Amino acid sequence: MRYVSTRGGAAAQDFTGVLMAGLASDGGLYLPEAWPQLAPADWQALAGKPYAEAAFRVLRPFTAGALDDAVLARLTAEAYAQFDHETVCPLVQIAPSRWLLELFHGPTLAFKDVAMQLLGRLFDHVLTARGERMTIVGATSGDTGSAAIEACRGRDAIDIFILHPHERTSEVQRRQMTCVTDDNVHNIAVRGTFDDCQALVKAMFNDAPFRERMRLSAVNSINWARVMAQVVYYATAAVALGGPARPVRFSVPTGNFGDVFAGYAAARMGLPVAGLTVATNRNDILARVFASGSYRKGEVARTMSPSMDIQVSSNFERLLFDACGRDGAKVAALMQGLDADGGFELGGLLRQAAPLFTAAAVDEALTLETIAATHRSTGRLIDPHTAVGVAAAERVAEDALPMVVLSTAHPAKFPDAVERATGLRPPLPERLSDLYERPERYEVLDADLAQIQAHVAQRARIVRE
Ligand SMILES: Cc1ncc(COP(=O)(O)O)c(C=O)c1O
Ligand SMILES: N[C@@H](CCOP(=O)(O)O)C(=O)O
Repeated sequence: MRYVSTRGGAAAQDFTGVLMAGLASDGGLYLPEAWPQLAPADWQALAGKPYAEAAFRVLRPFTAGALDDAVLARLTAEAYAQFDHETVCPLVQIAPSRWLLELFHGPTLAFKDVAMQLLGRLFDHVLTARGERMTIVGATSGDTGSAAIEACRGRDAIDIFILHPHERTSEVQRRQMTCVTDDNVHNIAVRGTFDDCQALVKAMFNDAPFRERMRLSAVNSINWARVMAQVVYYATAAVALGGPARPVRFSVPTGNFGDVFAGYAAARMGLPVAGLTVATNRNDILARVFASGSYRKGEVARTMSPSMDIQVSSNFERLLFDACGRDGAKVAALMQGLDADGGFELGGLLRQAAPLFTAAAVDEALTLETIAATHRSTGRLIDPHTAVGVAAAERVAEDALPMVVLSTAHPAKFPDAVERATGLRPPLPERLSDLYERPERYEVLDADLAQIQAHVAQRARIVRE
């Protein structure tokens, strides 16, 4: 399997090259040169298999030629042994044709663990084989950071620097990052938004000498390996609900467009996906582009689903690449328009090229009402991101096909919002029950590239050796 950049200006790479590079050297994102195909019998064969084995079967085409099958099988088995639920990503029915796909049974209680537990092991495998070290820089609106830190903490070959927007995450999210005091973990609270953090990370990658000197790699969904690992649970959910014979719809709480793009990838691989609903909070740039064809960034608004307080969605570029007939020059021009003019116009392109998608934006009042209504009808507490997915599913439901809402975080990560909606405060699992007492360690810095690069360079072991 070879991978190409969405901007057409970087050399094609195999899986290991893409894993270690993160972002392509032309600023683009990597995608498979052609979507691998699984036949109906291959999807069917996932039925009843342990999650790790399903992961091995779905991911194998993506790592072909770069990673031995035995290695992939070992790493998936190790990664998915870290989850609290025996099926890893269980489905829970909440209404006649509605399910929640619970993705929060990993170490840090959000869907990011599903990919990150594998990613950490993939990094470690490659670095050990090569006898190398690397420096990870990542941006988080709250969940990627803790999942990445958990996957990389204590690993001798990795230093990890995570940028989060100062005072814009929940306290649980912040503490899950800042209470990790391993020497190789560095938390930076940036005075700015998640978009500022993500722009700083991309700028560090686009500074070729710095990237080279620090041997940078990425844990955000700009790294293809993240998105790839998220394809698996679309497949296990669809098969559990009668796929491939019966198509399934998905509603996906969306910020950086990585999770919903994984659903698109599953569909491109032949999984019968009847529809993908892009569910956003008030930061509705994606809902607007699907409705009007206009992709234009605005101010990032604070919401009670802070992990989706994002205006510039990295992975939308991957969809654009397919929608533009894989014309990298066209994508590069559009992305230049985003930098220079704050947006671009697509007209009817998405409706024609990506008919699988629908989109809905959900405001704060409806988010609260959905948490409360779900609790009344099912007795379950859901987190505000999941609530956005449930509310969007209600809005776009068109038929009696199964609709699966991706439940992306544990309610205890956002206790204030859940308590406001239901009067109940969800407790953290036992292993995190002393989180509020643990000491924190982080630096607060301005959203200034030079300052942040200097900070990274002073602390990364790679430059000190
Ligand atoms: C809890 C939660 N839900 C949903 C999302 C949105 O996922 P994506 O950025 O892949 O669209 C995120 C982070 O982005 C998240 O942390
Ligand atoms: N919501 C994310 C934002 C970063 O997204 P990623 O999927 O690109 O890592 C977070 O929680 O940090």
